[in-house]
Amino acid sequence: MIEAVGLTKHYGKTVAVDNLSFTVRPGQVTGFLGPNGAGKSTTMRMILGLDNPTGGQVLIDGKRYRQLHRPLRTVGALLDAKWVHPNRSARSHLRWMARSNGIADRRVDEVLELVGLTAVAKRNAGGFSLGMSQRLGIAAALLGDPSVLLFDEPVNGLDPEGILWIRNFMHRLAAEGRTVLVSSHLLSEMAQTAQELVVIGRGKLISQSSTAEFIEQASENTVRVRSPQVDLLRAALLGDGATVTDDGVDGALVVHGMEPAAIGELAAARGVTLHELSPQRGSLEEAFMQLTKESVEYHAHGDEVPVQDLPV
Ligand SMILES: Nc1ncnc2c1ncn2[C@@H]1O[C@H](COP(=O)(O)OP(=O)(O)OP(=O)(O)O)[C@@H](O)[C@H]1O
Repeated sequence: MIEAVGLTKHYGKTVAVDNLSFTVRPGQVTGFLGPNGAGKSTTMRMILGLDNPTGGQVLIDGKRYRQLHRPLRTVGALLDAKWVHPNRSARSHLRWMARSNGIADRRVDEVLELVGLTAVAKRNAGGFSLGMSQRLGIAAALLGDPSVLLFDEPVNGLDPEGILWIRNFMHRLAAEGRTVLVSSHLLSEMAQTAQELVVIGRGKLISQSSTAEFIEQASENTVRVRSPQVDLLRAALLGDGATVTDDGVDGALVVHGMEPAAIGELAAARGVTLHELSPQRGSLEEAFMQLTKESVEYHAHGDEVPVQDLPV
């Protein structure tokens, strides 16, 4: 379990993390979601004791990282997969890590097997593909068989097969009862990976909820309707209190604030023919844009981050 309470980090005048409180529970994958520059990496570094908070604290199983007796046995992390000695083999890289942490060599072979790198264990890690480097980084994180795992943007740059492998592996780690926190700015990816979401923008907590709740609360469900008597239909909908906008594609209307059944009944009562009546379920992308709007607007006007760098 990870508990952040009032966690704050200033770099000079930059407030990277701002009074952030959240809880990451065992047994499920928790996504740590936010636009670029939202403060995800800074938060992860503070969880791991690599950066000192300006205020507040973050505890792992009730203790600060530095109070942990054998940190690698409690928490494992993948921050930067390319952090290996290029001329070391995968096995010797892991043995070096294991030995400096009082972990037996036999565990190295176990973790290589777990991540599917046994066949290439003797090859130089410097020549590994990104996908293989990520697996090696995960093997290193698992060396101490920790109950808490942190992954910072683990699927960045991976091909679909690599993404699927990481996603399934995370589910497996969570199913074993571990606490798994994975950061991403990829919303669609998190929708498929995480059961719980901690969403941040500008270093502040925007929401913590289940992924399903997040989508439900944040995105507005609308209904797309097409009719050969579009003006009649529009007038009827407006008269009944709905908000109506034009889809702009094929003369369809987008109706906000009215259920599909009510629209169908209203159309029937007014003798309006419908050619389409389709509910539009909000996507995670929309939900995310909706909830991080404030931080996106800030960046757009404040010129801190070019708009094209923001997630779409
Ligand atoms: N060492 C540092 N010195 C100064 N500013 C920093 C430092 N590290 C991070 N920042 C700033 O803190 C803010 C949060 O950065 P952070 O890297 O934590 O965000 P992030 O959500 O991980 O973004 P990304 O997905 O782009 O990595 C940014 O404005 C960043 O420029």
